[in-house]
Amino acid sequence: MNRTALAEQPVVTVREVGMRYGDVDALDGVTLTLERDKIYGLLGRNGAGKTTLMQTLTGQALQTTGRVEVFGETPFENPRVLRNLCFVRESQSYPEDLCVRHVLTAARHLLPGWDRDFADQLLDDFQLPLGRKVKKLSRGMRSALGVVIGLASRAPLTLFDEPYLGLDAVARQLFYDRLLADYAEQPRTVVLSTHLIDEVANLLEHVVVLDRGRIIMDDDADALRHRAVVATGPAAAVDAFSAGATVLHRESLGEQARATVRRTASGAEVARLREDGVTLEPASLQELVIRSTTATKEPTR
Ligand SMILES: Nc1ncnc2c1ncn2[C@@H]1O[C@H](COP(=O)(O)OP(=O)(O)OP(=O)(O)O)[C@@H](O)[C@H]1O
Repeated sequence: MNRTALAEQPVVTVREVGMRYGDVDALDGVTLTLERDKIYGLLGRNGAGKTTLMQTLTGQALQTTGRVEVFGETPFENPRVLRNLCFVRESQSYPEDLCVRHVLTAARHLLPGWDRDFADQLLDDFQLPLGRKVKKLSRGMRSALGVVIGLASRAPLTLFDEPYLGLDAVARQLFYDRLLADYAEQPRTVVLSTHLIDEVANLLEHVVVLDRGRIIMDDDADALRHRAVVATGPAAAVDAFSAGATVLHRESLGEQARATVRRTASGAEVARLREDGVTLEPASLQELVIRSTTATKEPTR
């Protein structure tokens, strides 16, 4: 295959992947493609299968059924694939007796795309003490170390599994800002798994939502921004607007109702609804994801 054809290949191809732990289907028939140079959001409730999916992509677990290809090859025990990806996890454990400087030196040797200047700048941004041992770092500092490694790796496939949980709001914003600025200059494929959907919504180009091991959403973020509306007003008018459409959520207080509905409205319809006292606003990504994953039965496992 020539270089151009290779560049057009998806970075990740997942076909009918299942992962069974005992009687739990952590992944169930997952089929997914991740393209080159895009920022993906991998979203879903606790236990939905996000970490398991990322483990299969990064060779940390071998799926029970189906096929996973990363850069056109199976990632499991495959150094050619593994050296081109960086997986940063919240529960990441670095050797406790190493200091930050040594962890970064190890990362530099393992990751061929490592950018030393960028790493130095990030260390400064996150105020990480180079000489401090990992065991003496605060929770937030450990998170920051993971974030620095993930960003400075410049790996063609970089996955962040909630590594910023320990970061305060200011540091998280710093992470988002640095990621976006660096991505603009050095595009790569980034997967962000997070429950802080509102915070990352503007960063994401594509959204994948898992629910009990299955993909229930796999769409461009722009398309999702127009997928559903929240209608608020007199219950009868809200229900008339919702009739025939999928209602993801409805709540009422006396005569008033608020419904998240999977439909759009024309300008004329919006004006007519307004006369009836109904206001429409686009459903946020967070609202859409929450309502879509709770519209079905509560998980039992
Ligand atoms: N090693 C394991 N052994 C047994 N069950 C597991 C194992 N790893 C994951 N599971 C189960 O698989 C399901 C998916 O877990 P996973 O960690 O992938 O979810 P998640 O979406 O990352 O959740 P969270 O948002 O809480 O981190 C859960 O029911 C979990 O208990």
